[in-house]
Amino acid sequence: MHFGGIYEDETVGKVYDRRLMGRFIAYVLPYRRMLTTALLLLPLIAASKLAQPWIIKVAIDEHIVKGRMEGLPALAAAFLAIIFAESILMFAQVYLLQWVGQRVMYDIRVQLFSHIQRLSTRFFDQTPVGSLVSRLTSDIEVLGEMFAAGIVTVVGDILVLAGIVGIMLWMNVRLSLVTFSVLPVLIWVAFAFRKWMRLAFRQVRARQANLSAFLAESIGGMAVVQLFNRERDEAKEFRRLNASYVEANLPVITWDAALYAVVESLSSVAVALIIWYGGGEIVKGTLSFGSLVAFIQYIEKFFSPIRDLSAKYSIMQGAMASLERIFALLDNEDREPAVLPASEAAKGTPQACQASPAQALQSICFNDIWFAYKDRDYVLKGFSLQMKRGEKVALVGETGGGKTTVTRLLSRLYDVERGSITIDGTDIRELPLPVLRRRIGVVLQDPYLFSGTIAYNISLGDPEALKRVEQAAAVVGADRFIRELKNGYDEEVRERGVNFSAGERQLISFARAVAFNPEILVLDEATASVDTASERLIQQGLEGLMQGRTTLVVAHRLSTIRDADRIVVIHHGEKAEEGTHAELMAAQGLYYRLYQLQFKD
Ligand SMILES: Nc1ncnc2c1ncn2[C@@H]1O[C@H](COP(=O)(O)OP(=O)(O)OP(=O)(O)O)[C@@H](O)[C@H]1O
Repeated sequence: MHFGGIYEDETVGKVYDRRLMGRFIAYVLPYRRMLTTALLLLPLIAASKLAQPWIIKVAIDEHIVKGRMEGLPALAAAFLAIIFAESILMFAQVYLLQWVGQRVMYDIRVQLFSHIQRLSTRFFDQTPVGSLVSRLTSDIEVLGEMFAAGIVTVVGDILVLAGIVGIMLWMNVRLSLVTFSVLPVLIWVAFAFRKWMRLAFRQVRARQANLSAFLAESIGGMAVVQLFNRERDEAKEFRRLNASYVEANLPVITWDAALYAVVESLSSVAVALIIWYGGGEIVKGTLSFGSLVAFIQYIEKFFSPIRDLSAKYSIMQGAMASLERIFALLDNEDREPAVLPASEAAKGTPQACQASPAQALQSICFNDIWFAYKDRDYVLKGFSLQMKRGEKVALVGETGGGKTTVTRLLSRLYDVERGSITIDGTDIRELPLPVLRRRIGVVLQDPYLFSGTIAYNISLGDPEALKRVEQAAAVVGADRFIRELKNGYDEEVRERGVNFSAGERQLISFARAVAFNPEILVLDEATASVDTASERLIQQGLEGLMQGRTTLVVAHRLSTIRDADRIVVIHHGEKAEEGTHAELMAAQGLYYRLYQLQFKD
């Protein structure tokens, strides 16, 4: 069983949090005119709701009972007109609110996405992608529900409720009090049921999360599942999770159905009370027939917002929890590294390259750098290296030694903890990130391709790079296989480049680096081996790629190592040996042993 059942628990938040709401309102403010218009419609809608039973009362008492037909058609027409006006007003109000809701959701999504783009590599190391995606999708969707479910119109509901209570009391105090005797039961039922439902709903959310996590893993790893004949076990595990999801849903369905039934019966009880007590009042002559009918209609109008109120309560609670999570992400200050003032950057850093200041101005220099991904767990311990312009330096060493880490520090995916890295004498922390990253081209160990065309994947949509696509492909020799494709540079790349071989993906990523024409190249060679024909292609590609550029390469290929001007052996985060292939072989040290073990064919 590959599934551990880890899920994100749904937080049951407060129904109303002033601090969160205050922040949220800032997003609504730009649309205040639309919102105010919608709110201004509320009293009108409430009035038209309240007027309908009243018109019926007048029709019965003043016309039907008295046998006076004149004026009746006018009343009927007024009744129709009010219903028509109510539906138009309702349409306008729902439309306006949803419109505001959609705009607010759009704005928050945009802000959240650009915030996420500025977060540090360290943040992404620690945060599951799935949870970020759900912040941007389902959490924001819940905010939309707040508008759709008419939370804003609670004000309108309260107006209607208060209006009905007022009119009923005014018509007949005693009959009103008898009718309202069901209210405490109704309110208790509505809120108690919602509470039980909410608890049951948490289970549903948790099991749904389990189900999606399992599906994501299982479908993502389908090739492994099929190759190792694990289909039957996977299906069994899926059936188990699926059944437990259904099982969690049952209490929710039960409570929901029960709530509906109980509210319906209570409203019938109220109607029965009106007929029983009101009937007696009519006989005694203290209540008119029309009032009795109006009472029944009012009580029906009274029940529906109360039934909705408890549902709105749950939606508010969900929305508060979502706001909490969205704002927590927006408040995350784990930003990409900032630009430091020159004085600060240089403070206390030993200048390993200062021995030859003239060279420092033409080189990349790692000065005694220390770095840990976590706490004091140092991956690099006092690593120093100087590279001259145009030089090719190969980093070699056993796996996990810290080679990739050196390249990540140079492009500032992470910042050094102690020591410094300078390019042409300037600490890289003094350079704005876009400036630094324009100078450095990076080829990752596992090339990442996006869905889109090959031309897009090489240029990533950059207009300058787009002009150089074909030339770049030719430099690394990718043009040969691209030209053979049916659509050439317009051939579609599917998600993560699944429709290309590992070698082809490598060549596309080489072309991408060339298209951006960087002066410094950082290359993390893929460890995966490819067949001899592809190997030759990649080797030629690499030569084209490195031509005329200062290159730092984490080398896994013998050919790359041999072509390097200098080889640096990293062992346990420190530079163990340095020199040319011949020198290091002659020394018969670490490199010699590595060569015997790894590189010698
Ligand atoms: N994002 C990360 N978070 C935490 N630890 C990491 C992270 N990346 C790498 N490490 C750890 O840092 C150490 C050095 O990793 P690095 O990738 O630099 O090694 P390497 O020499 O490039 O290995 P390889 O040749 O296998 O690519 C390893 O022990 C690894 O577990």
